Amino acid sequence: MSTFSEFGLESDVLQAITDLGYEEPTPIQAHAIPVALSGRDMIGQAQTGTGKTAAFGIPLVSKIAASEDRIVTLIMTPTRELAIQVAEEIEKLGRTKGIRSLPIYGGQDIGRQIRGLKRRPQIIIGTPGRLLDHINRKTIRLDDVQTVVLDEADEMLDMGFMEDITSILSLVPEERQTLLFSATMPANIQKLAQQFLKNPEHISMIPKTQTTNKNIQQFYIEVQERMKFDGLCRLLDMEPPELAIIFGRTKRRVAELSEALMKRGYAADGLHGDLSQNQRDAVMRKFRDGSIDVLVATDVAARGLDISGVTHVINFDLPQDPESYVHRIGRTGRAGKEGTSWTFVTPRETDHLHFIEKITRHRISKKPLPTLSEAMEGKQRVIAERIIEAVGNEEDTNAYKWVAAQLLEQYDSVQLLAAAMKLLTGDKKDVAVELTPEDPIRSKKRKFDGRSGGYGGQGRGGYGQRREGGYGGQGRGGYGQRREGGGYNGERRGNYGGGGGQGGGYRKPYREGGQGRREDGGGYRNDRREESRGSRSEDYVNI
Ligand SMILES: Nc1ncnc2c1ncn2[C@@H]1O[C@H](COP(=O)(O)OP(=O)(O)OP(=O)(O)O)[C@@H](O)[C@H]1O
Ligand SMILES: [Mg+2]
Repeated sequence: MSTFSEFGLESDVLQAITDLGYEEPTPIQAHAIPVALSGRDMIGQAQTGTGKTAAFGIPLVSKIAASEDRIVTLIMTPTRELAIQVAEEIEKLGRTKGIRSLPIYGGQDIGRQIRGLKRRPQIIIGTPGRLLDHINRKTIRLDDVQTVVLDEADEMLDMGFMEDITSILSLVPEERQTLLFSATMPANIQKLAQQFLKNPEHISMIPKTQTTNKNIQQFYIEVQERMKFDGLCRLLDMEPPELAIIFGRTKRRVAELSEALMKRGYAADGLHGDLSQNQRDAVMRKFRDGSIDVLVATDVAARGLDISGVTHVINFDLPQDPESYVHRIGRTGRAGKEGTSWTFVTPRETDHLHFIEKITRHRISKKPLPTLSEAMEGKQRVIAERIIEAVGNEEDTNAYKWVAAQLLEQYDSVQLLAAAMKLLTGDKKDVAVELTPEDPIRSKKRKFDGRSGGYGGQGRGGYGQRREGGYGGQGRGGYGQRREGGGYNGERRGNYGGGGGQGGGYRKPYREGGQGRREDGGGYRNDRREESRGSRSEDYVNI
């Protein structure tokens, strides 16, 4: 499928796609759209930043009649920011056709959402906790829902939403279509799919050789915990990002790190679950409009967020899970653009890094910590570029010329320019900052079982096409289709692979039972189940 018109979409929807600037479908869109239009249940798996949102968004808006005045589609996402973003894309796809959609998420004034519901949206995009609040208040009824989408379902389970999702789905008629999308497919997703999807078509665009997006150059730096902050500043100076997302392990870490970066003169701010929703919205707005260029975040920003211009992702702290690594670095290198990721690894964490490499099937190149002089050169280069750019703008500089001429009569020209550059760099490297050290990630011994689908599986065809009992292992080259079974590991056997049969792969001990909250050293120590019901949200985990 090389054009959107071949899907037989209505002209309104085609117009919306053109307005979005999409010229041709991405591989996951090419394969998922016809299946979703056919009404079948589906698991859609494709690398980060390859257009999964429109892969479900286009069929959703196509299937709804503009005259419909009931909630017929429900999309669930793990975080508020993602609910907002998905709602924006759905709104753009449905606008020309007159489809009404509404985001429903925690932290926003519920009265405002109730007013929004009075406009009778056909599509609701929400986080599970707030959705349940509305259901309990009877401001949302799910009796007429025909299609449910679970975006980043594994993350919702990791955050402890299994019970909420189960309650919500039990209120949706059995006769429905359920679509599940993610870039990674850990074991608990397979379990969830078994429970809630009926005979799903599994469309996987994950190549056998690499689960991370190929547009991302991946590096790591071995660094002592106490050197991380200076290392980070050197990195930002050496290779100034257009926009960068820096991931820290815990809310406290993110708060301290963003504060420290601001003190040192970087245009940074932090995003984590302890901020009010207004603060979170403000930070996201500043990052999207470029008034800050460094976003420091917990894993609350790891999933799904699509911000164009993110050139760098930096893992200030190594993530606990390989999935988290894949999703975090996937905030760059999106929609065909290039990106770079840097990961800091303390000496005691190198085993865990190699584990991540093994699972993601990609070697992460080691680089030395940038030296002070490399950092200085980078900084000077940027300042020089800014000055040269300003030189090109004669009109802007005219007002300064008279003083410049005076100064040049009194001082050496090189000395003058060097002093001006020094001032422009806003160098604050002597400002003291304090960061509480984090414990190293402990590499976990994973348990493996052959039943759960995890990372194992039978995939052979790389990008090729494979159907159960059908074209096994034939496809090579090009983006093909891979269905049924198999996580994203191709034929892995031995250490991490499943011992034959469907699936296999590792199962994380701390996720046993499929609904465990994160509760180990990875910084997810809060016990959200202890908290009162009513305003459940991602705030209950430490992100
Ligand atoms: N057909 C297309 N042509 C060009 N750009 C597209 C197309 N489809 C989607 N995009 C753009 O690609 C970017 C990534 O899309 P999206 O956020 O849906 O990715 P994703 O696969 O859901 O990623 P993640 O796994 O991180 O959630 C967005 O900016 C989107 O506008
Ligand atoms: Mg997505």
